[in-house]
Amino acid sequence: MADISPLIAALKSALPPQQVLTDSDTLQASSHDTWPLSTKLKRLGCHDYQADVVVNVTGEQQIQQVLALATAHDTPVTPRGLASSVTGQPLPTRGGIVLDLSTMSQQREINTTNMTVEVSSGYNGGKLEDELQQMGWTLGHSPQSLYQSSVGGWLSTLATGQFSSYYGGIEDLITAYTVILASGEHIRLKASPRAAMGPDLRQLFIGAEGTLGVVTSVQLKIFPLPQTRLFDTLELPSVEAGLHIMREQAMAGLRPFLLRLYDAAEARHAMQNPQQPLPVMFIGTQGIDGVARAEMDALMAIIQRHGGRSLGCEGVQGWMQRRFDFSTVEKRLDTPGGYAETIEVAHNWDGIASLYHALVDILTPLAGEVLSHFSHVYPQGTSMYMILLGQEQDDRQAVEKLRRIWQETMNVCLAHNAELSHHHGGGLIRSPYARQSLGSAHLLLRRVKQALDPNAILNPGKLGL
Ligand SMILES: Cc1cc2nc3c(=O)[nH]c(=O)nc-3n(C[C@H](O)[C@H](O)[C@H](O)COP(=O)(O)OP(=O)(O)OC[C@H]3O[C@@H](n4cnc5c(N)ncnc54)[C@H](O)[C@@H]3O)c2cc1C
Repeated sequence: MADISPLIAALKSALPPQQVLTDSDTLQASSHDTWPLSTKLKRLGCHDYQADVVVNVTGEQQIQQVLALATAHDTPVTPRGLASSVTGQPLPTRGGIVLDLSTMSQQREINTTNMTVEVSSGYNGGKLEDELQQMGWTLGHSPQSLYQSSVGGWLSTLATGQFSSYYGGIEDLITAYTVILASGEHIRLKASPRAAMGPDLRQLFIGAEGTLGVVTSVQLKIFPLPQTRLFDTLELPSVEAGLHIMREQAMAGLRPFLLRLYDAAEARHAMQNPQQPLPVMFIGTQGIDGVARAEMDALMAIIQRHGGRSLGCEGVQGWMQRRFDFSTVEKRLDTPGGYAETIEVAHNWDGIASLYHALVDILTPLAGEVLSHFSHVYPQGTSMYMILLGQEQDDRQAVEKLRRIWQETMNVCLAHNAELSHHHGGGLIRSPYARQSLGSAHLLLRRVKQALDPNAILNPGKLGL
């Protein structure tokens, strides 16, 4: 890459110099997110994708200034929220500028009549949810990383939350947002409450991983806190029985806010009971008291038809308390030679059971433990989330094992015509598979990229771009 110092000098004269960081700790940190493989590489002292400069921006005008300078100096810009990505999405593959959006000034505007809240994109999701709950409202969006991810990150990664069967994914929850293009142009996308003027352009940047523009503010739906929540924990004869239950409750038009099916291996963790012999399902219904009760009764009838047996509320309520906890993975990654990975995919009802068995078969020789759950349900199918835990002799071997796990998983999904990602996105690890995954639609993505970012400065090396 060309000499970066003129760009850094230009950035320092355009912005307060303390917002333009080039110290080695900051640059090394920019080479990592929360991707387990990247965490292992950090332990090995490998910081392969370092920025040349990290810029902490506070507002839209500064973002426009940075983009103008980056274009003039033909330098990549990688937007970064709170770096909770678990696939390497915010890593600057070609160096250049990392645009840190977590330093954006924290604007918040609530409209309880229209039931929306608008915040700056760097707003911490957990902080926002806590503030709303104090006022009797909720976002309904509750990813496991709620307290470590930003609203702009949610939009940019097509995130989804633990209660998606009731509220939907982030694509269902965004009503409007503002984005700045590589050219510096300022665009507002909205539909209030719905609009039919041309294609739904709001979808364009949702899941774009910062490759098409920089999101500066997001308007989200808000919901009154539910009057009643009911829970139960069920033991099931098999994973297949659980999948039938998930499909049949969707067919019946039920909307439990919680529906999580664990295979027996993960049920032992979810129940904190090493002796748990069979798969387990956590269920929850909510809303006006009578509706929540009626839905629970209807759901239980389906479950009983498939041989489900209630274990009481303790299991699911324990999970509700621990649902943001990531320590099993973190501890394993922090052990020399230890490795852990989380991989989420999706498939239709007619393919999900065989995908599950194929993945467990191929991954079992590669990890000490292969844990699986199904936790986002749709009328046409479900997500499948695997947690792999293992131990090698040293971190270098652990990195090799993690690469192998990814490769095998993606190949099995391709062979089964499954979706390669359900919500963690492409990032660095899935970028090589983006063309196969999107098929002919990848051409459309390339055309859009060419139109919106003709110099290809935004987050290069992601989504196969
Ligand atoms: C413990 C744990 C649990 C998780 N659980 C879930 C879960 O339940 N559901 C889920 O969906 N995900 C989950 N994730 C993944 C991650 O939290 C989400 O992808 C989240 O949306 C990322 O937000 P972030 O602010 O950390 O973004 P970052 O990781 O900083 O960035 C992610 C991508 O978005 C781009 N980006 C970020 N902000 C902007 C912006 N303002 N404009 C343009 N591009 C931007 C970046 O360039 C990058 O490509 C989990 C992660 C962890 C570590």
